[in-house]
Amino acid sequence: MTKTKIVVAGPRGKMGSEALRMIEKEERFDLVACVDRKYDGMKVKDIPSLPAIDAPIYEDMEQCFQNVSPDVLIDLTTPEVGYKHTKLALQYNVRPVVGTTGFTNDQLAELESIADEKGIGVIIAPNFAIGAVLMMQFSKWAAKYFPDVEIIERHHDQKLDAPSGTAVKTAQLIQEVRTSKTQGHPNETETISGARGADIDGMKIHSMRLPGLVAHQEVMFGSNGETLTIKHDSINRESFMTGVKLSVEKVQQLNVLVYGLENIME
Ligand SMILES: NC(=O)C1=CN([C@@H]2O[C@H](COP(=O)(O)OP(=O)(O)OC[C@H]3O[C@@H](n4cnc5c(N)ncnc54)[C@H](OP(=O)(O)O)[C@@H]3O)[C@@H](O)[C@H]2O)C=CC1
Ligand SMILES: O=C(O)C1=N[C@H](C(=O)O)C[C@H](O)C1
Repeated sequence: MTKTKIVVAGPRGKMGSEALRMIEKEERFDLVACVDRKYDGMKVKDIPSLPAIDAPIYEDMEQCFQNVSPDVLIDLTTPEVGYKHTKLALQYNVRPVVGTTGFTNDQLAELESIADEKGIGVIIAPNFAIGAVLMMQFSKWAAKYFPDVEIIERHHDQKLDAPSGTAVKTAQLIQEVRTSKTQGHPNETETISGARGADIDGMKIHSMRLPGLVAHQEVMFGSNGETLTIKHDSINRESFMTGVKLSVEKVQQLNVLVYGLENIME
């Protein structure tokens, strides 16, 4: 069996360390190196709390790619770093699977055009949990009938980006079917700035950050005399690993950028 050679960027992170545990268990995957911002030259197994894998750690991604020639990069870092890593991977013909959120629309468009030009697959998935993808799809369906919608996302308090990538993606999917409208009273005012949340095409997004939370989202629709709430909770980070696994497999068959797990789920 030919194993897929994988590099993980962000191995000490909450998601990166979960991805290492997943790769360790998968016979068809091989962790060939990690890219971190410290511990250059050390091995994964030497870092406390990481699995006992013999893969080297690099601080320089180019050096890493030159030495280990991976098939796939899994990036789970920060928005700025993840964007640079994805571009570099494409330059080296390494297929990126990106869970990192917070890329701008311009960055996504640029990555899409590089992927097209090079004919290399990229998967950028704001949420790898199957239930979250279904929650977004059900929300898109509901928005056809209920154009008044508010998105409430709740995350742990170490999260850097707000709103979450999932909330943004949900609003974008809803926008594809919803009749554009401004919600609430036409004369409503905020007596405290931000009270009504962020705005995408008249839809409101509310971001909560609290210790104890993992990743949760409610999409609430309102109409005459009824409301509909579609809700998803990730209660641990293993919930994201089914989607990471699927993406690693599918990205090797793609020659374009795919944004969202729904596009590769059968
Ligand atoms: N798509 C999905 O399903 C999911 C996506 N995410 C996204 O994944 C990303 C990571 O989340 P999470 O694991 O919670 O965050 P963490 O902060 O726990 O992990 C990020 C890791 O990236 C490391 N890092 C920072 N800069 C670099 C660099 N230059 N090179 C290599 N590593 C670097 C950090 O190191 P240090 O600790 O030293 O700062 C840290 O270990 C976020 O964007 C988040 O939104 C999260 C969950 C699910
Ligand atoms: O940072 C997180 O934790 C998560 N980030 C992703 C997002 O921004 O939507 C996915 C999930 O919500 C967890």
